[in-house]
Amino acid sequence: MRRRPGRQDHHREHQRGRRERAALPEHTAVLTIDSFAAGGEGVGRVDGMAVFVPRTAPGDVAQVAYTRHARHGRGRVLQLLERSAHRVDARCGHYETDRCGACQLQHVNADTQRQARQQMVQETLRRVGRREVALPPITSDLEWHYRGRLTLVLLRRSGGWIGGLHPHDDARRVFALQQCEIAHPLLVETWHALRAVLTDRSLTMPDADSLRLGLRLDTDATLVADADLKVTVVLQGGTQWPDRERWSAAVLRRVPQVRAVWWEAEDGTRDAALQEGDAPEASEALAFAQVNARVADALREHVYAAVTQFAPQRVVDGYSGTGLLTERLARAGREVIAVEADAMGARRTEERLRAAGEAVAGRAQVVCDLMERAIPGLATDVQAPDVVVLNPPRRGVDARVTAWLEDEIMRPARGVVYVSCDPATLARDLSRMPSWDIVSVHCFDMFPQTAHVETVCVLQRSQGREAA
Ligand SMILES: C[S@@+](CC[C@H](N)C(=O)[O-])C[C@H]1O[C@@H](n2cnc3c(N)ncnc32)[C@H](O)[C@@H]1O
Repeated sequence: MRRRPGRQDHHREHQRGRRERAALPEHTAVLTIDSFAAGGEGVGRVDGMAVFVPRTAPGDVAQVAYTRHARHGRGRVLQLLERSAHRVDARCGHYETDRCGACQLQHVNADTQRQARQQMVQETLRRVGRREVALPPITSDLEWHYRGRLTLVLLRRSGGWIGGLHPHDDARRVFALQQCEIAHPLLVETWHALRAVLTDRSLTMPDADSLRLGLRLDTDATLVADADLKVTVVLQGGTQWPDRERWSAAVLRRVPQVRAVWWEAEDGTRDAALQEGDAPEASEALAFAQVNARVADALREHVYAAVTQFAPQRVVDGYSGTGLLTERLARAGREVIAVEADAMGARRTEERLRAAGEAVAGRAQVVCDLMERAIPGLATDVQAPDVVVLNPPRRGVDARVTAWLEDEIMRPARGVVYVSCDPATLARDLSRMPSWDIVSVHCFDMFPQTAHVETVCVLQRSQGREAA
């Protein structure tokens, strides 16, 4: 039987790619940067070939070392000869000094960043999705300290553990994190306090050389200054951790804002190492949550309005997370099927429906499965959903989901609301949905300082198809 590729395989694959790239000869050229690529790199041209250069901006003139690949080049700045008018000094020391991979656009001003993110969506939809769209202004909020979640890599070293993030150009290296200007300050403060526990040699960690340390604010907290904000710690990795109770007790004792410590072992089992009485339920602490609570509020309003504009009786809420939209639609009298692969998310949805009362719960059904596997139960010859919401992770939706939306059985469906955090997979999925027309596309600035953007694309059944 074939083994499914795991994290280690991806890591090896990545390293092989790096070695191959490292083996390619470097050329030098003076480049004028004229645009941003989808990953946030500046793009210049050598003999017509696009060369992608991280940490540059349109208007920069730079001497660049680059390697040639099949149809493009990859470069690095040797010397900046002329500075783009869009440039600003990066606010975080790690951006320049450690080439931190978490942000890609700190070196350009906020307006340019917002425009760049919008253009990435527009350009990707044109090139990959073959769709022309006009975009209204992006919905924005805080530029800094907006993240309610911070995940660090921990590496075992002879003197203990170091924790931090990867440089953008070296996935093997981790630099020690001192500050993070996009994370909520309480998360960074928590990290500093946790370091003291990590250096305590009397407390052992899970049996792995590398772990992930997730810090997250209470799920539903908004990011207004709030003295009562609490943090949940989620340690991931390893197969055994005999010291977990002692370690967690030390964390709860020494870091007052931490309310719970969870351990997710390599096999996916999740175990409450220790938590205080009022800590969030497992389902709340561990299920998906948007990183930017304030923009997420605006996004949710937009999605709700987009769904209800079709006046649906039946809605499939695909990739439903903890079921916020499902609950709201059921409260408004719609019949909803929520489909969520993660058991914690599905459990949280059921809890919220139960709490909303019998009438609301009676209108909603929760399916804990992959969307692509749940399809046969979502529409029949006599009953199809009026609207389908798709809110998948970065990899987009499985081809079976777009095929289903094209299928005859789904002909009665009037609308699709696709919420995407990756324009490339959104565009690919739209290219597989020729019988759906775009009604609107709206961008939400969920991840300032980065090249990432959240997009809501509303689709209706194509007029041409109706007539056919
Ligand atoms: C971007 S989140 C969206 C969650 C929710 N709709 C929200 O707005 O908060 C994507 C969700 O899809 C779930 N998921 C990932 N792959 C899935 C699949 N193939 N089928 C169903 N759910 C999936 C994840 O567990 C996660 O909760």
